[in-house]
Amino acid sequence: EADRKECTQVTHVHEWDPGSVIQAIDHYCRNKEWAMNVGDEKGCILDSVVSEVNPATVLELGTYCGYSTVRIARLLPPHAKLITLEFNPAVAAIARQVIAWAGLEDKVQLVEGASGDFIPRIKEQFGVKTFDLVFLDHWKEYYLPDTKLMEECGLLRKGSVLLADNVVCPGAPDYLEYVRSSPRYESRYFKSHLEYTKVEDGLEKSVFLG
Ligand SMILES: Oc1cc(-c2ccc(F)cc2)cc2cccnc12
Ligand SMILES: [Mg+2]
Repeated sequence: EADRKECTQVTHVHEWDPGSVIQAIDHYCRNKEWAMNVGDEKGCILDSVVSEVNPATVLELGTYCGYSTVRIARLLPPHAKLITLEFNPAVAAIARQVIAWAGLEDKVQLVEGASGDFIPRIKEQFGVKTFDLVFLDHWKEYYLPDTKLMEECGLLRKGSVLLADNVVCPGAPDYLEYVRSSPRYESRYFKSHLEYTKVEDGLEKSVFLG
Protein backbone atom coordinates (compact mmCIF):
# COMPACT_ATOMS: atom_id res chain seq x y z
CA GLU A 1 0.00 0.00 0.00
CA ALA A 2 1.19 3.50 -0.66
CA ASP A 3 2.39 4.90 2.64
CA ARG A 4 3.25 8.51 3.35
CA LYS A 5 6.98 8.93 2.68
CA GLU A 6 8.73 11.97 4.01
CA CYS A 7 10.03 13.47 0.80
CA THR A 8 12.44 16.34 1.04
CA GLN A 9 13.97 18.08 -1.90
CA VAL A 10 17.12 20.09 -1.39
CA THR A 11 18.01 21.42 -4.81
CA HIS A 12 18.37 24.75 -6.57
CA VAL A 13 16.42 25.66 -9.67
CA HIS A 14 18.17 24.05 -12.64
CA GLU A 15 16.90 23.32 -16.12
CA TRP A 16 16.19 19.60 -16.71
CA ASP A 17 15.81 19.05 -12.96
CA PRO A 18 12.19 18.24 -12.12
CA GLY A 19 12.91 18.35 -8.39
CA SER A 20 14.04 21.95 -8.57
CA VAL A 21 10.97 22.92 -10.62
CA ILE A 22 8.71 21.33 -8.01
CA GLN A 23 10.58 23.03 -5.16
CA ALA A 24 10.47 26.43 -6.86
CA ILE A 25 6.70 26.28 -7.38
CA ASP A 26 6.09 25.11 -3.80
CA HIS A 27 8.32 27.86 -2.40
CA TYR A 28 6.54 30.55 -4.41
CA CYS A 29 3.00 29.32 -3.62
CA ARG A 30 3.75 28.91 0.09
CA ASN A 31 5.50 32.27 0.53
CA LYS A 32 4.26 34.63 -2.19
CA GLU A 33 0.94 33.67 -3.77
CA TRP A 34 -1.28 30.65 -3.06
CA ALA A 35 -2.15 28.54 -6.09
CA MET A 36 -4.13 25.34 -6.52
CA ASN A 37 -1.25 22.92 -7.18
CA VAL A 38 -1.60 19.59 -5.40
CA GLY A 39 1.36 20.84 -3.33
CA ASP A 40 4.20 19.16 -1.42
CA GLU A 41 2.23 17.36 1.30
CA LYS A 42 -0.39 15.71 -0.93
CA GLY A 43 2.35 15.53 -3.58
CA CYS A 44 4.27 13.04 -1.44
CA ILE A 45 1.21 10.80 -1.29
CA LEU A 46 0.84 11.18 -5.08
CA ASP A 47 4.51 10.18 -5.44
CA SER A 48 4.02 7.02 -3.38
CA VAL A 49 0.96 5.95 -5.36
CA VAL A 50 2.75 6.58 -8.70
CA SER A 51 5.78 4.60 -7.50
CA GLU A 52 3.58 1.75 -6.26
CA VAL A 53 1.54 1.54 -9.50
CA ASN A 54 4.61 2.12 -11.72
CA PRO A 55 2.25 2.93 -14.59
CA ALA A 56 2.95 2.61 -18.32
CA THR A 57 -0.07 4.81 -19.13
CA VAL A 58 -1.33 7.74 -17.05
CA LEU A 59 -4.22 10.15 -17.59
CA GLU A 60 -4.30 13.43 -15.68
CA LEU A 61 -7.52 15.44 -15.74
CA GLY A 62 -6.67 19.04 -14.89
CA THR A 63 -3.11 20.09 -15.77
CA TYR A 64 -3.27 23.63 -14.37
CA CYS A 65 0.36 24.88 -14.37
CA GLY A 66 1.86 21.43 -14.72
CA TYR A 67 3.05 20.94 -11.14
CA SER A 68 1.49 17.50 -10.66
CA THR A 69 2.31 16.63 -14.28
CA VAL A 70 6.00 17.10 -13.44
CA ARG A 71 5.62 15.25 -10.12
CA ILE A 72 4.13 12.24 -11.91
CA ALA A 73 6.26 12.28 -15.08
CA ARG A 74 9.58 12.43 -13.17
CA LEU A 75 8.73 9.05 -11.59
CA LEU A 76 7.64 7.25 -14.77
CA PRO A 77 9.64 4.39 -16.32
CA PRO A 78 11.39 5.15 -19.65
CA HIS A 79 8.66 4.40 -22.22
CA ALA A 80 5.67 5.33 -20.09
CA LYS A 81 3.24 7.98 -21.35
CA LEU A 82 1.28 10.64 -19.48
CA ILE A 83 -1.65 12.30 -21.21
CA THR A 84 -2.77 15.45 -19.40
CA LEU A 85 -5.92 17.39 -20.23
CA GLU A 86 -6.43 21.10 -19.55
CA PHE A 87 -9.54 23.13 -20.39
CA ASN A 88 -8.02 26.61 -19.94
CA PRO A 89 -5.62 27.54 -22.79
CA ALA A 90 -3.85 30.23 -20.74
CA VAL A 91 -2.74 27.85 -18.01
CA ALA A 92 -2.05 25.13 -20.60
CA ALA A 93 0.50 27.47 -22.18
CA ILE A 94 2.19 27.93 -18.79
CA ALA A 95 2.15 24.19 -18.14
CA ARG A 96 3.95 23.55 -21.45
CA GLN A 97 6.81 25.79 -20.29
CA VAL A 98 6.96 24.18 -16.83
CA ILE A 99 7.03 20.68 -18.35
CA ALA A 100 9.72 21.75 -20.86
CA TRP A 101 11.84 23.36 -18.14
CA ALA A 102 11.71 20.08 -16.21
CA GLY A 103 12.87 18.28 -19.37
CA LEU A 104 9.86 15.95 -19.42
CA GLU A 105 8.24 16.74 -22.78
CA ASP A 106 9.02 13.26 -24.13
CA LYS A 107 6.86 11.60 -21.47
CA VAL A 108 3.99 14.09 -21.51
CA GLN A 109 1.25 14.84 -24.04
CA LEU A 110 -0.71 17.95 -23.05
CA VAL A 111 -4.12 18.22 -24.71
CA GLU A 112 -6.38 21.29 -24.53
CA GLY A 113 -10.09 20.62 -24.34
CA ALA A 114 -13.07 19.50 -22.27
CA SER A 115 -12.92 16.07 -20.62
CA GLY A 116 -16.42 15.12 -21.78
CA ASP A 117 -15.44 15.66 -25.41
CA PHE A 118 -11.94 14.23 -25.06
CA ILE A 119 -12.40 10.98 -23.12
CA PRO A 120 -14.44 9.22 -25.86
CA ARG A 121 -11.74 10.01 -28.40
CA ILE A 122 -8.66 8.85 -26.45
CA LYS A 123 -8.55 5.27 -27.75
CA GLU A 124 -8.51 6.11 -31.44
CA GLN A 125 -6.62 9.43 -31.21
CA PHE A 126 -3.83 8.34 -28.84
CA GLY A 127 -3.72 4.60 -29.31
CA VAL A 128 -4.20 4.01 -25.60
CA LYS A 129 -6.08 0.83 -24.65
CA THR A 130 -6.47 1.37 -20.90
CA PHE A 131 -4.93 3.59 -18.21
CA ASP A 132 -2.95 2.13 -15.34
CA LEU A 133 -3.39 5.35 -13.34
CA VAL A 134 -5.81 8.30 -13.58
CA PHE A 135 -5.20 11.47 -11.51
CA LEU A 136 -8.43 13.47 -11.15
CA ASP A 137 -7.67 17.08 -10.32
CA HIS A 138 -10.05 19.16 -12.43
CA TRP A 139 -13.43 20.66 -11.53
CA LYS A 140 -15.03 18.52 -8.85
CA GLU A 141 -18.45 18.25 -10.46
CA TYR A 142 -16.83 16.38 -13.37
CA TYR A 143 -15.14 13.66 -11.25
CA LEU A 144 -18.19 11.37 -11.27
CA PRO A 145 -19.45 11.86 -14.85
CA ASP A 146 -15.92 11.51 -16.21
CA THR A 147 -15.32 8.33 -14.19
CA LYS A 148 -18.53 6.80 -15.56
CA LEU A 149 -17.47 7.90 -19.06
CA MET A 150 -14.05 6.23 -18.66
CA GLU A 151 -15.81 3.02 -17.59
CA GLU A 152 -18.18 3.18 -20.57
CA CYS A 153 -15.32 3.86 -23.01
CA GLY A 154 -13.41 0.82 -21.71
CA LEU A 155 -10.48 2.94 -20.56
CA LEU A 156 -10.20 1.17 -17.19
CA ARG A 157 -9.00 -2.39 -16.66
CA LYS A 158 -8.98 -4.68 -13.61
CA GLY A 159 -6.45 -2.97 -11.30
CA SER A 160 -6.58 0.53 -12.82
CA VAL A 161 -6.03 3.08 -10.05
CA LEU A 162 -8.01 6.32 -9.79
CA LEU A 163 -6.46 8.96 -7.51
CA ALA A 164 -8.65 12.00 -6.85
CA ASP A 165 -7.47 15.30 -5.34
CA ASN A 166 -9.66 17.60 -3.19
CA VAL A 167 -12.23 15.04 -2.14
CA VAL A 168 -12.74 17.05 1.08
CA CYS A 169 -11.85 20.62 0.02
CA PRO A 170 -13.49 21.82 -2.22
CA GLY A 171 -15.03 18.32 -2.01
CA ALA A 172 -16.52 15.80 -4.44
CA PRO A 173 -19.30 14.16 -2.40
CA ASP A 174 -21.13 12.41 -5.25
CA TYR A 175 -17.83 10.95 -6.52
CA LEU A 176 -16.84 9.74 -3.03
CA GLU A 177 -20.26 8.15 -2.48
CA TYR A 178 -19.94 6.35 -5.83
CA VAL A 179 -16.42 4.90 -5.49
CA ARG A 180 -16.94 4.00 -1.81
CA SER A 181 -20.28 2.21 -2.32
CA SER A 182 -19.75 0.61 -5.74
CA PRO A 183 -18.72 -3.08 -5.66
CA ARG A 184 -16.55 -2.32 -8.68
CA TYR A 185 -14.07 -0.22 -6.64
CA GLU A 186 -11.83 -0.75 -3.62
CA SER A 187 -11.45 2.76 -2.17
CA ARG A 188 -9.15 4.29 0.47
CA TYR A 189 -8.85 7.86 1.81
CA PHE A 190 -5.41 9.44 2.40
CA LYS A 191 -5.98 12.26 4.89
CA SER A 192 -3.84 15.33 4.30
CA HIS A 193 -4.22 19.11 3.99
CA LEU A 194 -5.23 21.60 1.33
CA GLU A 195 -2.05 22.66 -0.44
CA TYR A 196 0.05 25.18 1.53
CA THR A 197 -2.59 25.42 4.33
CA LYS A 198 -3.72 23.71 7.55
CA VAL A 199 -7.21 23.07 6.17
CA GLU A 200 -8.11 19.37 5.93
CA ASP A 201 -8.18 17.80 2.50
CA GLY A 202 -7.17 14.42 1.12
CA LEU A 203 -6.74 12.07 -1.79
CA GLU A 204 -9.08 9.16 -2.52
CA LYS A 205 -7.39 6.14 -4.10
CA SER A 206 -9.84 3.80 -5.83
CA VAL A 207 -8.83 0.55 -7.55
CA PHE A 208 -11.15 -0.54 -10.38
CA LEU A 209 -12.03 -4.23 -9.90
CA GLY A 210 -13.28 -4.80 -13.47
O1 LIG B 1 -6.47 21.59 -5.35
C1 LIG B 1 -7.50 22.45 -5.63
C2 LIG B 1 -7.93 23.39 -4.70
C3 LIG B 1 -8.99 24.26 -5.02
C4 LIG B 1 -9.43 25.27 -4.02
C5 LIG B 1 -9.73 26.58 -4.41
C6 LIG B 1 -10.12 27.51 -3.46
C7 LIG B 1 -10.21 27.14 -2.12
F1 LIG B 1 -10.58 28.06 -1.20
C8 LIG B 1 -9.93 25.85 -1.72
C9 LIG B 1 -9.54 24.91 -2.67
C10 LIG B 1 -9.60 24.20 -6.27
C11 LIG B 1 -9.17 23.23 -7.22
C12 LIG B 1 -9.75 23.15 -8.51
C13 LIG B 1 -9.28 22.20 -9.40
C14 LIG B 1 -8.25 21.33 -9.00
N1 LIG B 1 -7.69 21.41 -7.77
C15 LIG B 1 -8.11 22.34 -6.89
MG1 LIG C 1 -6.38 19.94 -6.73
